Amino acid sequence: MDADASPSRRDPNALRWEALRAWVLEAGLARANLFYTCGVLAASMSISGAITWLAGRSVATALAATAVCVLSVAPLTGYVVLKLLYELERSRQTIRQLAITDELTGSFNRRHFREVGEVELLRARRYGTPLALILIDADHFKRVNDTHGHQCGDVLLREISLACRATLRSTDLLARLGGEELAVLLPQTDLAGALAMAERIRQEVARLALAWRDETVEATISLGVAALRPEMTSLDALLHEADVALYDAKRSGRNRVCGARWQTAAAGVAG
Ligand SMILES: Nc1nc2c(ncn2[C@@H]2O[C@H](COP(=O)(O)OP(=O)(O)OP(=O)(O)O)[C@@H](O)[C@H]2O)c(=O)[nH]1
Repeated sequence: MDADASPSRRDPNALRWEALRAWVLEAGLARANLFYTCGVLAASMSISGAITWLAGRSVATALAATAVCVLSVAPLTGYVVLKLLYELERSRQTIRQLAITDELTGSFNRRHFREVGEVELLRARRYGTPLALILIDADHFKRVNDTHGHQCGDVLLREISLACRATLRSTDLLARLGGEELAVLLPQTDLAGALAMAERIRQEVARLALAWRDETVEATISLGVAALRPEMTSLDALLHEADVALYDAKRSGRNRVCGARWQTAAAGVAG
C-alpha cells in the first residue's frame, strides 16, 4: 500500500471535509437540516450570551445579538449545507447511472435489463399487453478482432450499439448482455412489430462503414426475435425463445432476422 495515501498522512482539512460529507450522507437530508438548525441556534445563543455578559446582561442586547448571529451565520452555513447536499445528490445520480450503464457501449447493462425486463413482464401479463424481445449477436466478430485488433472490435461494438439505438423508440430498452451480444426489450410490441424493428436494425448496422487506420471495417449482425406468450412466466423463458431464434439466424447464414419458430408459424409471419 502507498504510505502517502494512508489517512494519517493526508491533509487534515480534506479529512474533515470527507468526514462531514460522509456524515451528511449517513444522516440524510431531514436529520442534517435538524442538526443544522440546532447548531446555528446553539452557536448564536452562545455568542449572544457572551456579548450579553460583556455588555452588562441586558435581555434586549441578548436578543439583538442572537438575531445578528443567526442572520450572519445562517446564510453562509446554509449555503455550505445546501451545496453539500446538492453535490451528494449529483454523486448519487452519477453512481446510479454508472450502476446501470455498460461502460463500453453506453447502453444499459445486463443487470438493468433484467430488472426492467422482470417489471415489464409482470406488467404485460397483468394487463394482457404485448411484449417482445430481440437478441442481437455480431457476426464473425472474432475475425474482426483477429484482423484489425481488439481496439477496433471495441469501437465497432460501440458503433453497432449506436446504430441500434438510433433505430429504436424511446420506450424500447437496449442493453449489452455481455461480449458481442445485445438485447432489445420492446414493450407494447407484438411479434410482427418486433420482426419489423429487428429488420430495420439489421439494415442500419449493415450500412456501417468504420474507417479504421487505412481500411474500412463493415459489420453484420444476426437477430433472434420472440414475443411473450401467456404461458411464459419468466423473463428467462422469453430469453430462451429469442436465443433459439438467434441460433436459427446464425445457422441459416447470419446477417438475418429469425422469429421464434412456432410463433412465426402460428402467426403466419415471415421469420
Ligand atoms: N473487441 C471486443 N471483442 C469482444 C468483446 N466481447 C467479446 N468479444 C469477442 O467476440 C468474439 C466472439 O467470438 P465467437 O463467439 O466465436 O463468435 P463470432 O466470431 O462472432 O462468430 P459468430 O457469432 O458465429 O458469427 C471473441 O473473439 C471475443 O473475444 C468485446 O467487448 N470487445
